[in-house]
Amino acid sequence: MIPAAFTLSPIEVSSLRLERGGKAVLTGFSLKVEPGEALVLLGPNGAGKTTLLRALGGLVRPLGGEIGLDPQSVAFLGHADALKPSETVEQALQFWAGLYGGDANQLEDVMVQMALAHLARRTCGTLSAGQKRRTALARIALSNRPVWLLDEPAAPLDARSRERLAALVKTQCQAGGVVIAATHVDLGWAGARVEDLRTAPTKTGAGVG
Ligand SMILES: Nc1ncnc2c1ncn2[C@@H]1O[C@H](COP(=O)(O)OP(=O)(O)OP(=O)(O)O)[C@@H](O)[C@H]1O
Repeated sequence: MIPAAFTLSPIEVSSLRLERGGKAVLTGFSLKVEPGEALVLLGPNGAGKTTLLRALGGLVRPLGGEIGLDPQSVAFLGHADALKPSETVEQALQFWAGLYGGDANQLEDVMVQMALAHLARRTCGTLSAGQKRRTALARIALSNRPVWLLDEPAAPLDARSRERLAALVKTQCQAGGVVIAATHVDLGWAGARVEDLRTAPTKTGAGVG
């Protein structure tokens, strides 16, 4: 299923300064992401990947610089899957589809794409880590938002599930959307651009460790 084409301007980040706990995480950091691009943020623990993603999503306030991205156009997936343990997979996704304006057909398509149909009546609290992640990713796919910000989206996923995620990302990019992911693992996203925060010329490196 290819979503309706998005109308998205390039995402432009310039001279960004981000701090956590009073310490600089990124300084003078700039980035441009074109519609249709997938961008993978690499870097060791503490490099600032999560902080950068959260700033892009409007969840962390920069201490300097500009982020040219409307938070309303963003679907954000953090480390946590944000699922209610007592809700079934179907109930959770019906809620999100309703919130984001998705219809029953889209819900069914996304459940098939993420291999969730057989889990529809299972409560989220009983799912394995990979099954929870697939459900959380289905929420993102239902968002109909042009920009996906994904923090470690594939950590608990097996090889087949990573292929399913890669297919979702490809569809999102083909529709003119953008996907930005922070990761430690090889996501296997053909054509994705890589930004290594260890080697970014303006990275402070102060927080790594
Ligand atoms: N709430 C906080 N208070 C103080 N320091 C913080 C806070 N959150 C993050 N940091 C620090 O900011 C730096 C960047 O953290 P961040 O979570 O962005 O790194 P990361 O690259 O995503 O790391 P990981 O790969 O471990 O998830 C780290 O040194 C971290 O300890």
